[in-house]
Amino acid sequence: MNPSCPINQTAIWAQLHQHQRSTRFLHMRDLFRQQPDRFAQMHEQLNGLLLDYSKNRITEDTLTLLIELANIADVRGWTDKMRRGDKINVSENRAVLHTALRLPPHAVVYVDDQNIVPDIHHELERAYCFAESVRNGEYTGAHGERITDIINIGIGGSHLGPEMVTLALRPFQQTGLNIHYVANVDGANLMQVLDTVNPATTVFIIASKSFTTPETLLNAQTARNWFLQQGMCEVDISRHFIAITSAVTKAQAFGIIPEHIFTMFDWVGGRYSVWSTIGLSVICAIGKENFQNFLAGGRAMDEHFFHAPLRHNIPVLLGLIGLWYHTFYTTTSHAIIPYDHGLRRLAAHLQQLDMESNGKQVSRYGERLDFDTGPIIWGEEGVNCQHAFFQLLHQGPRLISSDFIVPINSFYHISTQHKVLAANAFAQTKALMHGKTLAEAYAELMHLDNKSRDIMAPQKVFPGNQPSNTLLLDEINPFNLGMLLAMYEHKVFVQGIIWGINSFDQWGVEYGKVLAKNIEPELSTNSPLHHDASTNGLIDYFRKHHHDTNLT
Ligand SMILES: O=P(O)(O)OC[C@H]1O[C@](O)(CO)[C@@H](O)[C@@H]1O
Repeated sequence: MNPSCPINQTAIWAQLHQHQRSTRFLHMRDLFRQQPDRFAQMHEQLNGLLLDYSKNRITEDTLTLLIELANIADVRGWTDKMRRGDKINVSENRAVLHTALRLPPHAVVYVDDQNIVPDIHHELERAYCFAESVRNGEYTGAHGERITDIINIGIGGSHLGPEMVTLALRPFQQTGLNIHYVANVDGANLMQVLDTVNPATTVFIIASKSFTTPETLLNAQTARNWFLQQGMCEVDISRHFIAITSAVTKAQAFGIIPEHIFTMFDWVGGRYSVWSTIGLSVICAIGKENFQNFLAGGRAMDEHFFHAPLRHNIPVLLGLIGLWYHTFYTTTSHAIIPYDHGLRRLAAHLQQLDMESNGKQVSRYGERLDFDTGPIIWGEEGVNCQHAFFQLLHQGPRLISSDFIVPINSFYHISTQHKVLAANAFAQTKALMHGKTLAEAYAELMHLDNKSRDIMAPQKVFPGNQPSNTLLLDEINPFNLGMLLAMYEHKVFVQGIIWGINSFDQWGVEYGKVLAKNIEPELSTNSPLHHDASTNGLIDYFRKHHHDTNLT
């Protein structure tokens, strides 16, 4: 698309609106009845991953129109631009090359006339060496003791991806090495972790691409002070503090020695950075070979995304089906429901990935978008969430789409429990799709008198027609997790391209940071306040009721 022809002024856009109006009363129950091979027609498989997208309010015509939309928006062309290193993050004049992080060493990608692949592998090898020496006990603390704890201090992309992957791959984690994550500037987060560790056997990883994020720097400084208060010396800091950043001089100014600074690159966005040295805490947890399998899984999904026809392309299908609801049905949210305890932070990671990328209403050309874009991403692990918010999915008034993620096998050999878990996932998607009609509800209440049935039956009706995708994974292992995460990255990319958004900047977050920086000194003074009445009132109340206490 060029700026003179926004996507919502194309003929295909109007056709999709028309199609939505003419199909919106179709019930999936009937679609399945009319099309017995619907699952066969509407699922895709890649290595150990299966996507069933048949439980959606779509027909083959819907898919044809959506794929035409993807072609008109030039999803293929933009994908090529991304992977070859064009500066598609226009507002920051940056290339977007998380896919390069997953390339083999002999690959070639140029940014500003320089092949970046050797640098990627150089830094990864440094990270592997460091992690290996911690894991095998060669790298000790300043007093010669084996490292038992790694504390990753970082926020946003420097936290969510690594934490989620570490939790998901817990069965692959080295025993005796505990990995902790501290993100919040709420001191409780750091102090509760520090309470559990011994400074002489702890390594702090300060993970910050910019090395300017106040929350991270403040936590790092507090950790440093605590470290010294515990009887460790200034000279010990070099052994216990590591940095991952693209601002090397800032990390050095903090006191981190060059050998302990791992570089990350300007062309990787925070929310796409778990594949880079930002994943150092993950590498420490699961080791080089497993991390390489994770990268290989991401790479396998990249290859599929780059080459599979759009009609059979998993991230493209997910992107288009999501867009069908968010833009043409104007739904506002999408739930992520992994039936896997290890994936309990997946929704949080995808929240940042999706909402920081596509939570925008202005196009990459600066035009106000006249249609609904990025959804609210939320979710919780199954089956716990069945006992929390599923009531609203089943009988609430809103159309809410969701992704169910179900591993076929558990690392833990308790098949009986795993079958209960899987049965719940399949039952929920069936119930959400099929629902229960008034006639079915009446039939179930034959034991009641007529008056009671009239009261009860409507309450037992499930409208159904609630869409879901189901993703089955053979098991949650590094390779499959890599595929899953890369799949979501490309899904978000496809949607952003069609909506005409720059998915790679985050000016909204930057604005909040600036305001916080201005307000923070006002909390410690009695200077006159010049905000709105509410903000003034809140600051004033805080000033009067806050007790100033600091670690000495
Ligand atoms: O790694 P940094 O530079 O500390 O940034 C942390 C996070 O802050 C953001 O800029 C905004 O939340 C994210 O995109 C980023 O992942």
